[in-house]
Amino acid sequence: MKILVLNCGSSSLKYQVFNMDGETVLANGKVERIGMEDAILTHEPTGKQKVKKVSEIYEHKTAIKSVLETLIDKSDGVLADYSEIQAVGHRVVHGGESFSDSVLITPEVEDAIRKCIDLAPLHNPANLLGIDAVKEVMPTTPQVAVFDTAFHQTMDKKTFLYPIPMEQYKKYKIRRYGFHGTSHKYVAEKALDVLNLSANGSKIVSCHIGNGGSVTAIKDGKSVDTSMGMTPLEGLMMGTRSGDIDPAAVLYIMNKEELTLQEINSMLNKHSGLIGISGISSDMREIEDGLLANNESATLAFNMYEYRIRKYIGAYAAAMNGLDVLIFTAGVGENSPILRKQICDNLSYLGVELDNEKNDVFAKHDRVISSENSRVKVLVIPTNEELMIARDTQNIIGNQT
Ligand SMILES: Nc1ncnc2c1ncn2[C@@H]1O[C@H](COP(=O)(O)OP(=O)(O)O)[C@@H](O)[C@H]1O
Ligand SMILES: CC(=O)OP(=O)(O)O
Ligand SMILES: [Mg+2]
Repeated sequence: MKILVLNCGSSSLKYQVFNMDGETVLANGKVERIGMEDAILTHEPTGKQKVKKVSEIYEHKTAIKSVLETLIDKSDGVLADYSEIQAVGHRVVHGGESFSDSVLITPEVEDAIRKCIDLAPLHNPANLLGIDAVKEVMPTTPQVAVFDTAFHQTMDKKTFLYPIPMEQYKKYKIRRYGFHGTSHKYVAEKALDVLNLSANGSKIVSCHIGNGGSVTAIKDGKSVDTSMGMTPLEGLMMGTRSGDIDPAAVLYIMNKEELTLQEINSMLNKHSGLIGISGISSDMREIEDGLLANNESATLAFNMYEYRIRKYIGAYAAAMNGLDVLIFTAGVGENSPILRKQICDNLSYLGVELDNEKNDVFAKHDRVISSENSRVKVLVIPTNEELMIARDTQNIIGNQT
């Protein structure tokens, strides 16, 4: 069975075509820096030359269209035509309380995803565009939604409720949901595998640090707390998102600047975080260039970003009364030795000790980067949300037929 997986992140579109007989990858690729004038499409057909195209891609719709065209391209494509694809799996970021598991996409499911747009304004619209674009070119191919929120359904009530009047939860399901669940689950399972540990009794903190970022506490293989909340805005400072902020500051700014709901939402989701503080970029690569050149605002942005990740790791060691394994993943987590070093060097009290040589290696495979003596094992695990989505898609389609 051939499955296409589309993973729309806030600044990127990632895709993979799998042959599920043996879980081999026929092609994988990504469009990065969506919304900027030099978006990059990288397409890697297995066994053929890697292709890189730079063009203006301001929104996800254009990105999805160029990916679908590339897949059937005469020279770079991996499909004779779309009929070879038997199912399409989508990452869907917010499922609200309607979905705690992956589902076959029906018009009702699409409506439910649409209802969650307010809760994930940078993501759910892109996920729906992906579903629509596929419908246009493969109208009869079944599609499956795999939710970022699902893995965090194991959080208990004391963790997922906000300390506000209970009616708000009862009336509107105002609660913490958590995101990047597919990734946190994948890297935690991989790390246990690499270390040859069983999930039972393990205390893991995984740091998914991409354009959006979240930290999760995973005890006995289950998510017990995570830094994102009702929406992907809570928690860490991110590329363009503020993360944690006193709600009174939000009210104050709205009042002083006479901002509408849409304007304040846009400020916190799109103009804050790294770009808001540095004024330079939301892309960590450019922030690091600034840091190395002693640029003051880039250095401040980097230090705030790092500090907020470190605070969550400490909090989650407290939440689990211990820490055995610390994982870094996603665009920044996998590729920024300088950030990992600053975090780990300041966690020595927890028993974290980095092997600096191992930390400096750039590689695309799972690896331990802590020293022999480190009590806490530190790993870099490249995430593979697409493989998890393909497996769920195969299961659901398999159960239908
Ligand atoms: N070599 C690198 N060094 C530092 N940061 C990097 C590097 N490569 C990619 N990144 C960061 O990864 C981010 C994208 O992460 P990713 O997980 O793909 O994001 P998302 O899925 O949220 O769109 C980019 O914004 C960039 O800051
Ligand atoms: C939920 C979320 O923030 O996703 P991403 O990091 O892919 O933008
Ligand atoms: Mg992502």
